[in-house]
Amino acid sequence: MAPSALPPQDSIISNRPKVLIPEKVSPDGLALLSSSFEIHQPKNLSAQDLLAIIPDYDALIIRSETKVTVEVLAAAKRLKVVARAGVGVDNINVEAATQHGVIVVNSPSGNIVAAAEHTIALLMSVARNVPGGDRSLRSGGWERSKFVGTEVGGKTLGIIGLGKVGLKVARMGIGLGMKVVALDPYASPKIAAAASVELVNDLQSLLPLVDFLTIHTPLIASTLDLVSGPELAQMKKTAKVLNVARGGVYNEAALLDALDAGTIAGAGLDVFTSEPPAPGSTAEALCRHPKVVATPHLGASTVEAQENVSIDVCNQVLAILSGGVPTSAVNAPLILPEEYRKLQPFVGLVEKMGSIYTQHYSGKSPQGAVGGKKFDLIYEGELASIRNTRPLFAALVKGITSSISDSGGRDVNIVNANLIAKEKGIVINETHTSDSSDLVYASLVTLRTGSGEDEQDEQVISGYVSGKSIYISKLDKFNTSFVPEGTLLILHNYDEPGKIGGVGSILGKHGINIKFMSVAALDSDRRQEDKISGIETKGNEALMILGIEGTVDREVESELRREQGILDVSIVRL
Ligand SMILES: NC(=O)C1=CN([C@@H]2O[C@H](COP(=O)(O)OP(=O)(O)OC[C@H]3O[C@@H](n4cnc5c(N)ncnc54)[C@H](O)[C@@H]3O)[C@@H](O)[C@H]2O)C=CC1
Ligand SMILES: O=C(O)C(=O)COP(=O)(O)O
Repeated sequence: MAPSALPPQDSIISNRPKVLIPEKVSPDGLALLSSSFEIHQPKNLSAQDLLAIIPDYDALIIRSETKVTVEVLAAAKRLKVVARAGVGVDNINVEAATQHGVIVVNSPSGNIVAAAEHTIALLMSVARNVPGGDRSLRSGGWERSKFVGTEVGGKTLGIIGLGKVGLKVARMGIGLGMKVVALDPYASPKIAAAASVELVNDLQSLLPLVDFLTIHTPLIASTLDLVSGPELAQMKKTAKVLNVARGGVYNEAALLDALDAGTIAGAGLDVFTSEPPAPGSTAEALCRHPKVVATPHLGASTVEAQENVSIDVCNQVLAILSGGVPTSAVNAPLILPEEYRKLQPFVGLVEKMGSIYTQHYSGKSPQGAVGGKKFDLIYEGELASIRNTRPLFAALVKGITSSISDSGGRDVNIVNANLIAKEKGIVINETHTSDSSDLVYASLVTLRTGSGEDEQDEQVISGYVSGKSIYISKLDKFNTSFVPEGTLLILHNYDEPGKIGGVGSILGKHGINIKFMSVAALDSDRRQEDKISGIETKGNEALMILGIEGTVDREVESELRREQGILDVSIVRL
């Protein structure tokens, strides 16, 4: 391993999560990470070096040069996120990442203006021979007739892939006075029409029309060699092609042949099948071809784009390593920003509910055991209208497992939550209840376990969000309202005089400070039902929930249990 690729020695002793950044990423985003995490930016990291050091890292931030292979992902021991500071994720084995529970995020929009502008730069360069003229002049020439170009105004620009970059290129093309025709089976005809773009249905309808052709699809199995020999043969001899997408969407060998044979007039290429082009490769021959203007994958290389993508992905790395939800996960269902804003406070609530569940009920077997348990997670009110509640599902798995796993639940994320739940035999059934007629809160979340037939077996925790705070509104059969944070002492007792004083003096004796206290009464429906079914309640039961500072050890706990009228004691650390 080259000495420059070694991580700093101090990293071996530090416990802060580690972020590996083997490529050049703008410092704007990195500033967001440096206070909480250890950042290593080795230069010239080879594939071997990466394999050797990846087990040490929690996050990997890359651009297009680093290949995140099956082997890299298998070697990673604590990796939670691979962040692509850009759009294309074709250098990441996303499927393997999902299997290992690693979130892949990207920056879907941070560099699209840069990529579109670079496409136009190549368009004008190939149309007006700018690079050739410049080279000739530098070597003493003044060859005006050799570099006569063509105008783009009035010409037809063909676009394959009318996504974010493609649409920007289309608008710029229209601005240059071009007619724009596009092929994209998934594009919105309305958006295309609004941008004055004519949509066609197949390559045969597109290729013979165009004077310039540009591709803006991702590189996936169906777009590899999308334009090869037979397709190039359908184009005008005077046509020129552009590629700011990925090497491989045009078949390089077919393109080289067409340029040599004069059946295609020129090409503007930013991307290649091997980068940098391997010596003796077709990619290298294309770069050196007199009819080609080539740039070394500069599409996203602007100051602005690099700032954007860096801030975008570093924010997501920060969120993931802090147990939050990313905004652009590639291997997780898309969460719309509007939905994300609505869900965010509930993520914290549901996680706390899961954690309370495990700590409050554990030990009260068989109901308390977590493994093999079936949970109902019920969303009522406004929350019920959000269909994609996967972050809440993940938050529950995380909360339930946080107090019973080495990792404290930090390894649970929206990508692997399902897998972890399955491993632990936890079944979570999410229900969206539209009937919210008797709801006092805008949204209510309820976690319920138990048979449903025998209410004595049932365990219920409900919560809601008000402003920026989260509250638990029901615990078991008791109505309450407390903020779930810090250390909570939960006492189940008979609601008799003197209980609070007795508990207070035990805690005081052991130097335990009470920060807040909430008394939860038996919910009135339940009291009525108990009466009807003749359940002996020996007077009213209640829950005392105390927010405390100090350590409740076994001695304090058993003293509390011995206190008259105390039925149960649990300590919940949140
Ligand atoms: N050279 C560079 O530095 C940069 C390159 N890129 C490349 O550009 C690509 C496109 O980026 P965006 O526009 O942001 O992605 P996007 O996902 O917004 O758009 C891709 C479009 O391609 C369409 N498409 C997929 N398969 C197709 C097919 N077989 N035929 C026709 N259309 C098809 C999709 O429907 C979609 O509209 C990226 O995947 C990346 O590889 C992006 C940024 C910078
Ligand atoms: O965002 C993309 O897809 C790009 O191709 C940009 O690549 P880069 O980050 O400049 O290596």
